[in-house]
Amino acid sequence: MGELTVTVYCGSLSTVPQSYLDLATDVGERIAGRGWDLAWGGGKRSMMGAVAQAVRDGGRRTTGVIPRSLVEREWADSDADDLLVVETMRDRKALMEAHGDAFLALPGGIGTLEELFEVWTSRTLSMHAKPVVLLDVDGHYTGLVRWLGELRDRGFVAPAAMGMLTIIDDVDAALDACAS
Ligand SMILES: CC(C)=CCNc1ncnc2c1ncn2[C@@H]1O[C@H](COP(=O)(O)O)[C@@H](O)[C@H]1O
Repeated sequence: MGELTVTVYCGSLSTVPQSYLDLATDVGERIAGRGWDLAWGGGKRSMMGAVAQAVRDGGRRTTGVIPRSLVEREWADSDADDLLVVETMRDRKALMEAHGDAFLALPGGIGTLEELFEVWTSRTLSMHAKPVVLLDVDGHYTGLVRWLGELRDRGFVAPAAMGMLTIIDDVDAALDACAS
């Protein structure tokens, strides 16, 4: 397996349970352990900070992309190897997409969902061919995944589109999917 940059989307709020911070650290350690690099939203708070810190502690590179307006609110991570400060949210998403060879969503909230859906829908429209992986631990996404299945059964989501989102509950298997 060669070197990869994984773009990670995950929760940014300080209110998430500790076990999710630990999960983010675990993911970061394993990304670095594979000799891979990280692109992320550039924040130091919560899971976002935890995953980036773990990748750096493992000796690999972190590239953060953050809009100027969120530099304070999300505690822009001055330890990032590259901190790209952009003007708009759309610039942020575009750069996070451009920097990643694969996209991995950990448990998160509405921002995570927004970013996941953008990279997934753009994959279904053949705008890129990179893996899109959802790490669904602890049943975080059970309701969403069930509903998406219903939408597929009712003809609103193409089976092929469902096939372009890899849903996995194990960290190492999720990283394997990022490399495939
Ligand atoms: C104007 C525009 C295109 C908005 C689209 N909306 C978004 N696009 C990209 N990242 C987002 C958006 N909304 C929230 N986020 C980011 O997603 C991250 C995770 O948020 P959350 O904790 O899952 O909640 C946070 O860094 C948050 O700033």
